[in-house]
Amino acid sequence: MLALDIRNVSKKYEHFHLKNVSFQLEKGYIMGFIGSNGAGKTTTIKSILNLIRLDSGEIHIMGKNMDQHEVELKQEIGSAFGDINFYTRTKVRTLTNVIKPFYKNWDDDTYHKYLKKFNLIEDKKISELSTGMKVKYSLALALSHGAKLLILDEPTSGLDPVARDNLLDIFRELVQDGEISILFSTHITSDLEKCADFITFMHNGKIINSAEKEEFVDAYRLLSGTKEQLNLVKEQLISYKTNLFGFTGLIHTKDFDSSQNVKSAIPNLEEIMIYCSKKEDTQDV
Ligand SMILES: Nc1ncnc2c1ncn2[C@@H]1O[C@H](COP(=O)(O)OP(=O)(O)OP(=O)(O)O)[C@@H](O)[C@H]1O
Repeated sequence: MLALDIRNVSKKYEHFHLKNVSFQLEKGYIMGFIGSNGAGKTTTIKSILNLIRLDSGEIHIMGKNMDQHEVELKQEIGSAFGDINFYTRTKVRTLTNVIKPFYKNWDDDTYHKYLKKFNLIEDKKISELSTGMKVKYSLALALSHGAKLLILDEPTSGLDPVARDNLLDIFRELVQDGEISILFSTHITSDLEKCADFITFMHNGKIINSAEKEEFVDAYRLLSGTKEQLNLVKEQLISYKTNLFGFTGLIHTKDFDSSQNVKSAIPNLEEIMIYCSKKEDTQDV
């Protein structure tokens, strides 16, 4: 079953166009959503949550159209934004009491279980929570109302490596029994190497690729070699950079001819992002 099915979503702002965005997330998995600044990740996330009006396209969550079942589906969705700063002088307990009546499946036992697990103290003011604690508080709220789809916008940004690792472990634990699915955007691609099952890569408002992580990476090879070798492969490269000794460039695995004896390696997500973005930027000029 699909937890999330985004079909041909478009949204035009004065200087930005989200163009026919489509991708799917299977129930019980984690999808990492990557792309450079201004790629359109937050706009896509806001579209999913119905926080902005779409020009065209459809969002289906757990098989139901978000437009037609928004009230019901909002019970199933939990969201967190890395830079949340709401009701800063309010205590955790007070904010929870404001939020919980909106959720018919709210469970106090689950809420207290997660407060304990995440070491959150109800007497603290929101402003006294660290960035990581704020994300954990959002997660505790989402899980207490039985959210099955977590949509998280840069939840790990601003966290130190230990706190990040801890949060990634929590994400893996949450999807373990196959009921909860997570979509999270990030610039920290190493987080995704650790914890994502699927990767969706967006650039300039378009989806460049969305696939299972190993398949996503395997579709590319990173080539390096001399300037003479560059001439052999230049036409097939997605983009490349030259240096004193020669070049490094990215190629689609299907276009790579190993008989040319050019050194090749499996790229990491960051390299894929950099070289694919470079190509798109060149083409868009
Ligand atoms: N309400 C709005 N009105 C006009 N333009 C907007 C609005 N919201 C976002 N944009 C523009 O849409 C583009 C995409 O922004 P978005 O926040 O979706 O990118 P992002 O991929 O989340 O970037 P980042 O990684 O920096 O958070 C940007 O150029 C931004 O200025």
